[in-house]
Amino acid sequence: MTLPYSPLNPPQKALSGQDKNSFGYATLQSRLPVIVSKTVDDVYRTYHALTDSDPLKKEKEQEAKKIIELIGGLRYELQRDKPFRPFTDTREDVDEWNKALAEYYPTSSWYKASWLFSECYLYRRIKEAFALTQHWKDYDPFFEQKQTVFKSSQKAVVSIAVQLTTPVDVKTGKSVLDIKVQDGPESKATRDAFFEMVQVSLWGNATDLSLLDNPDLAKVEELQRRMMSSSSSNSSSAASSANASPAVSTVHLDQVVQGTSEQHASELEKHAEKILSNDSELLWSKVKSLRNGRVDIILDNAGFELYVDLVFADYLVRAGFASEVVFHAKRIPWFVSDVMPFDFQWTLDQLHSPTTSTTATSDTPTYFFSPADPIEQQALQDLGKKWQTYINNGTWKLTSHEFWTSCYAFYHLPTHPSAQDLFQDMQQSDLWIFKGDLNYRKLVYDCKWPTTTPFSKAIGPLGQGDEKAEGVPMAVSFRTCKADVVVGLNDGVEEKMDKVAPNWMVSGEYAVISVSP
Ligand SMILES: O=P(O)(O)OC[C@H]1O[C@](O)(CO)[C@@H](O)[C@@H]1O
Repeated sequence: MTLPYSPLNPPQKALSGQDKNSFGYATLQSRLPVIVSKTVDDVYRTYHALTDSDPLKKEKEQEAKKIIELIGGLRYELQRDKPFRPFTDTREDVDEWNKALAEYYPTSSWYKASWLFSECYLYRRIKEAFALTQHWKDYDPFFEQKQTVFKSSQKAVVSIAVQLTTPVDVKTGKSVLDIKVQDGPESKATRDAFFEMVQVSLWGNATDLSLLDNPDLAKVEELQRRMMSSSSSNSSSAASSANASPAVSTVHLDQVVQGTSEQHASELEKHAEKILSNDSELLWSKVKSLRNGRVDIILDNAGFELYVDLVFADYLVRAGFASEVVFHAKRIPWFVSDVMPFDFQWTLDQLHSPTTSTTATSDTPTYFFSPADPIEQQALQDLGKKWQTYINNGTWKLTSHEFWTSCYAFYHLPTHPSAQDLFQDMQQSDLWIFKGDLNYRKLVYDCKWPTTTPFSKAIGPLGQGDEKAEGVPMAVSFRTCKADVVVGLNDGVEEKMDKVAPNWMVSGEYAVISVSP
């Protein structure tokens, strides 16, 4: 099958910085320069912190200065709308990128090209500055930010860990989640847990570093508190009961399992109202039919979002729906907070491995998260170990591919020569879950679709109809809206939203769960 579409010939008019009223324009104009400046700051701080004991200090400093110069130049090019130039490093994706530049944008520039291309090009150019060095070529200038925001997520992280691991049933030692799924895939409790898990994974996408230029950590925490309240309202009772006595007989399991408290229900409803198109019933009809299936999750952000994605994957495994979950990460630092393989392993390590071991002066190891309650610390460690076991025994697999950091929309996944190995492997899967805003933009080719366009039409070869490529399973997107494209809405929703929340498409406060069967 030859695809009629290309970056120069998208299925609809592409979003572009040419439109001064667009979020793309605002991003190029104000958000990306800030991100670039913060990258420079990070390198500056890091090389200034090098110690004299480092034998390579001089060389590293020189290379750091070069990086700063290159990234400074990049900011200048972006702000003056200078033409794109080819890449000069030797990463394995260089030829693909340069081919795409020559073919689609030989004389174009930041505001003239599609927003999607310009933004991907920017992150690849940041990578180039590091790739040209010897000592910084694997350095992630966004790692510190990812780490800080994850740390600020402690409350929500702990409260979820308790539900997943702390024993609340004295006889069996089962956790809240184990109890929810214990009656098998057909049970109401398993079903209810599914809808909760979907919301947790969805709203995890709201705390995104590239959108939060200057993340206010208190706000991040508040956001998580609000969005997690649907899942955590029961966890404190589980934790405190477990705390009070190992014989947790005071926990009302029916309440825990069914989550029927009024507060819980109204929190769920409040969140559900913000999901402007919600195909989660359709997703459930697929998931409930799976037994030991394979689910692929195309990851978005590290930190808290990754954590809740792992929670969802853990649910799929414990409920018996999946015996294999394949996580797709990015190979280069991408859109600030995207998950790289290092971030994935780092996250598991922070849950279960001490950051310091015992020493002569202290016999208590310290951990990344430091809840005061030992039961909560135990829950984190148990969860981290469980997840590490999933990795060790192959239940969870982590992979990465250059295609995810190419300039291409996902329409090209089935046919682009550079993606053939990836596509063939993904065809073995029963379900593809795409997390987050950028993945959504790439699914719909980042075009100005009418908002009532069906999702399965807007995703072209990954959707339904004549264009659908062979072997594509159900494709799902969990996305909080952070760009001015959205599809799958009912008639009148766009008009209503324009009135009640003029920024609704880009604020990250609204969401869609879109499914293509
Ligand atoms: O992390 P996400 O959800 O993919 O969001 C990436 C963000 O970056 C952008 O691409 C703009 O910089 C937005 O579309 C979105 O807000």
